[in-house]
Amino acid sequence: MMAQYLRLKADHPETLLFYRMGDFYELFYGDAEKAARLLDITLTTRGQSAGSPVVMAGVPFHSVDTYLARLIKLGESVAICEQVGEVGAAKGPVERKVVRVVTPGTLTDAELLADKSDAILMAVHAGPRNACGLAWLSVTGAEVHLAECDADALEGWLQRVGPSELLYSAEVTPAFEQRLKLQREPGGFTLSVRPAWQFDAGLGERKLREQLGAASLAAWSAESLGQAHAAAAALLGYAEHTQGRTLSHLQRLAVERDGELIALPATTRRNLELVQTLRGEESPTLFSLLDTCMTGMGSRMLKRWLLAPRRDRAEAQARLGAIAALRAPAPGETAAPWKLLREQLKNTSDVERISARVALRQVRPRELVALQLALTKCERLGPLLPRGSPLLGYFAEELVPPPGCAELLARAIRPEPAALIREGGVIATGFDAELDELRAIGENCDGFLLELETRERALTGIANLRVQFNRVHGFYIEITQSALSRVPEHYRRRQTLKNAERFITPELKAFEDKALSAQDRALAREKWLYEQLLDQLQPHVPALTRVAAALASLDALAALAERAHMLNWNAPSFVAHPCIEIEQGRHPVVEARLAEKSSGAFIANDTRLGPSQRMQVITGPNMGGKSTYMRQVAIIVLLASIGSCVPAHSCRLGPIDAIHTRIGAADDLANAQSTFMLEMTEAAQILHSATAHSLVLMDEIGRGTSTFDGLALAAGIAAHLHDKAKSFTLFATHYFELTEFPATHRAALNMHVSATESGRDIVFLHEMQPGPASRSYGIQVARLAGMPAAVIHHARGALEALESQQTQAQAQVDLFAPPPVAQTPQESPVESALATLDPDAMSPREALEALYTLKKLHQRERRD
Ligand SMILES: Nc1ncnc2c1ncn2[C@@H]1O[C@H](COP(=O)(O)OP(=O)(O)OP(=O)(O)O)[C@@H](O)[C@H]1O
Repeated sequence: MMAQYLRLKADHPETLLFYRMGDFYELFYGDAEKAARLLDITLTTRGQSAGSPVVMAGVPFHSVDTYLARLIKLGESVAICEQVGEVGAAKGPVERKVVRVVTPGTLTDAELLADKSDAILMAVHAGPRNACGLAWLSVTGAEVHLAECDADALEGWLQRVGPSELLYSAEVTPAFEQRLKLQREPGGFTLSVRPAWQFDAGLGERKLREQLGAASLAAWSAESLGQAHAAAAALLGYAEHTQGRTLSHLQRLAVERDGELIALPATTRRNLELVQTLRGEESPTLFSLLDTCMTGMGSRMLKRWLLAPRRDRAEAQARLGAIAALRAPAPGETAAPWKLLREQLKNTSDVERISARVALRQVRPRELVALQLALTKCERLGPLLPRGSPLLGYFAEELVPPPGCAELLARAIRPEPAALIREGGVIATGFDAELDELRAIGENCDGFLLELETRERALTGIANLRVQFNRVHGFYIEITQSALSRVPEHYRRRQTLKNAERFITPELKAFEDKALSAQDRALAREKWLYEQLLDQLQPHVPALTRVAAALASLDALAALAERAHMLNWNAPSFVAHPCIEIEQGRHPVVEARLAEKSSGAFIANDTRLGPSQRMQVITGPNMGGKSTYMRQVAIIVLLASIGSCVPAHSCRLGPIDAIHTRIGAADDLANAQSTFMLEMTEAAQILHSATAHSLVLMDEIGRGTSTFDGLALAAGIAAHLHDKAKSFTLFATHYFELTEFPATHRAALNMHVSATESGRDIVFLHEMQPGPASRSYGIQVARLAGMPAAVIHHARGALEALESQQTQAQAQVDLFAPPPVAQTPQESPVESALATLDPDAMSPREALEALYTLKKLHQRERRD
């Protein structure tokens, strides 16, 4: 047996091997030690192999999911090895096989997957000349995604896609591997190294064509994406390796190109609290507010929309059209279509994941019942969809379930089947005559036993004689001590109890053999029928995945319609010229929180940004509402861009290519960056990428260093955004000096959040008003926060002193004057020579020669 184990283990050296032995999965040697440590299970030894004891640890098979979930969370992968042969069928150990490998990026079990998020498996290929190929998928989804990018943009892509597991070649450079490792923040993705030959562009292109059943990838304009093909080869190969079969349900391809999506860098997703709060919780976030979907697949679809807004407005416009149609009641109806639709979608199963599990032959009986119910519902959904929206029309066509599929399921599976096929009790009566017959033998048991009991009682005259059955001892006749003398000759003793004896007769034995074998045969027949059923379902998988996508999208659209209705949101409009015009905008999450706590109404504010007013310099007291205002603008822009209604009276939006945010900062201890360093890194990234179509939020930039440094940097950054990037910018600051900025910068204007004093206290009005704030109220806010009176008193005195000192000493510095022109240093001969080199195109010998030439040039330069 150990020889068999070692053979299987050799194929999965990096993976924990769960080796099935009866009712346990056992782990051996190093795997056992690791599992004992990670799962806190007992380590034992068993016999000897090659002269030393075999270290082992095991988990019961019925609770394997719990252990798998814990290991996957820790980033481990597990190969599940089952007994596939008949026990005792051949000499030696029963035949075993690794049936699937469970890894963080290839989860399929309902128990291991989060309902509302996808587990993404991604592969990256580092190609020549700084080009990277990317391919990713969700094993329970239906789509393969491809992209190519510059190595510099890789981090951005990884952050956006957010894989659970990333595959890369064993032959990438150490520097590249290091970059991937740096990206893997704690709790982020698992890195899995794959052999270099698996990243083969030709193989990838062929696999993709096979997967899509297409002669070429031209229809997706994906035929020349060689780097992405290489990544896809490794991706599909690994997905198949883990599932033990091809993924026939992956039948769609999406090619994502730089520049098609509105950039939402990781900082933006974090600062706007899109799917996670700043503390890492799931609520309250924009997504938790939006997501009233009725199904897990709807929630996942909505999350995908939220994190991937497109620059092109066609998709958003189509969704807005659908939402408008869903909000308008049909003539003669009082309820809006979204309401009726959601009532039907309630309790609909996760058709997307079930379809994938059908394709992977991992589907459980109860999931098939749920699938059948969902398919039957589809017929009722179509007529509920209002006309007039092309998108809804498209989904209505997609909603048609594969013909005969629901009927087949209804005929084949019992309405309340056992949880697992191995227990039997799954296939419906009437589906298979042979199974019915075998079952009948078992079911007639009771009648036969009763009849036998009556007969034997009459024959023996023992009134309390009982004929019974238990799993361990089979059938028996039980006779109490007092009646033992009357037991007939042909009774043979089976078991002795304290007060009774159990017997068997030849007749009962013959019946037992028949009944037990019928049970075994019925179970085997059921398993076979289930496999047949899975075969019959395979051709339906493509149609099922289309139905799933339509159901998920309708659920997401109905949720957006419901939110718009319940939260009083309005449809935005899109225009071709650059602008962000919002009337009476609100921050939806802050507004909801205020409503929850009944702590007053949210104060709506207008925003007007266009070519001649691109920047707002926002001042005002702490707690005044600056951050809330800035975030609300970004959230409204994002919501509009995904095709949702927005929390505003009206919103007119021009083209947008990115939403950048630099807001507050917590020390990034994990990456050993100081608050200030992080602030500057983020600001630098924004300045490098922001364009005239970007929305930029800058909240209190420069506060992480000394006042002068901070002020000078803030002024420089504001000038760059205004003069060079020309982005739409909301610039909140505590530096009053910056309120001078608009005087010299045409497209900037001062705004402030209003507050008034009431006695010694401050009252926040949260209204955005033109002009700079008159003062900062820091001490009043500190008083509100419960600062001891003595400290407040001290601070007031110190403030007065500082203010009078500053007025006397204020030098007339023009913060915004352009800096003196720095002399551009001339390129040295070494630098010129370096610039002409193309390392990718050089042989090792040429590289060495080039190195000698550079060295010579350098020596000459030093001499001169
Ligand atoms: N428009 C508004 N209507 C009602 N309440 C608001 C509004 N804006 C903000 N608030 C309330 O004020 C609180 C503080 O707002 P916010 O954090 O935006 O202030 P801030 O000016 O950015 O403060 P700081 O400068 O200290 O960061 C919010 O948590 C919210 O409860």
